[in-house]
Amino acid sequence: MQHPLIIALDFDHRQKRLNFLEGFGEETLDLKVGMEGFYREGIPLIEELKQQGHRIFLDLKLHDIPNTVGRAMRALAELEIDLVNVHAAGGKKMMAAARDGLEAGTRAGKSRPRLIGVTQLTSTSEQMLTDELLIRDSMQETVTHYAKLTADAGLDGVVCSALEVDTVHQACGKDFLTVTPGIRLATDDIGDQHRVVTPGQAKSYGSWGIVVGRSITQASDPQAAYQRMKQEWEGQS
Ligand SMILES: O=C(O)c1cc(=O)[nH]c(=O)n1[C@@H]1O[C@H](COP(=O)(O)O)[C@@H](O)[C@H]1O
Repeated sequence: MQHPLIIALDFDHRQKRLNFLEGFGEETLDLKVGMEGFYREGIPLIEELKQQGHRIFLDLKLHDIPNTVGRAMRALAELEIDLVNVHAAGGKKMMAAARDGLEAGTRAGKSRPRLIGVTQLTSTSEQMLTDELLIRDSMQETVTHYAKLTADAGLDGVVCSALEVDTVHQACGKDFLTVTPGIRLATDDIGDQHRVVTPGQAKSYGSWGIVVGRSITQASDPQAAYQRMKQEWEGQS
């Protein structure tokens, strides 16, 4: 994966997922398999997508005690995915255990999947941070703090909104990966997301990669929606 536009393969039925991918023909894509897809179709889905040559972000957002997360990551490493994540809120020890588990599970001669930490979900607003989560710092400060923890634990980057990318890079370096969901074209419905930007804005803020789900998967013409997103994402480099 290199500056990917990652499509979130969130579908409530296998056949819908198959129809969607069929529309792309032989094109190999950067795809995100999240909880819905993985809980529905499991490991065979990963194997099928890999066999078709797609690059895979397995988004299961692990968050548990260090031992459990480390052992789970060891198992996930065997799937030879490209990118995987944990919740940074699990803390440094948990994140370090995740990385160690991934390393232990990576077969000799293969490269370890890249590991990133979710800082604050893009569906979380500044107000929710204060009123529900009782976090007194601003969104920028909180995301940057979690990003530093993630870097200290030896991970490769974070999931955040594009609005925090610049601060994260200042704190953790330019090479620290920033994967940013919450992407919409200016005319799209934002749904449950709060911290939302366009692909062009994400590019100009310096996001390493973007994740787009419903704006593509629920579009009346998904391939056209993908091309519009891609043009805006790649056009500004
Ligand atoms: O880790 C993620 O991928 C993720 C983190 C986050 O903070 N926000 C977020 O939306 N996501 C995922 O990114 C995708 C966004 O989907 P859409 O809102 O439909 O574009 C979903 O699959 C979410 O699970």
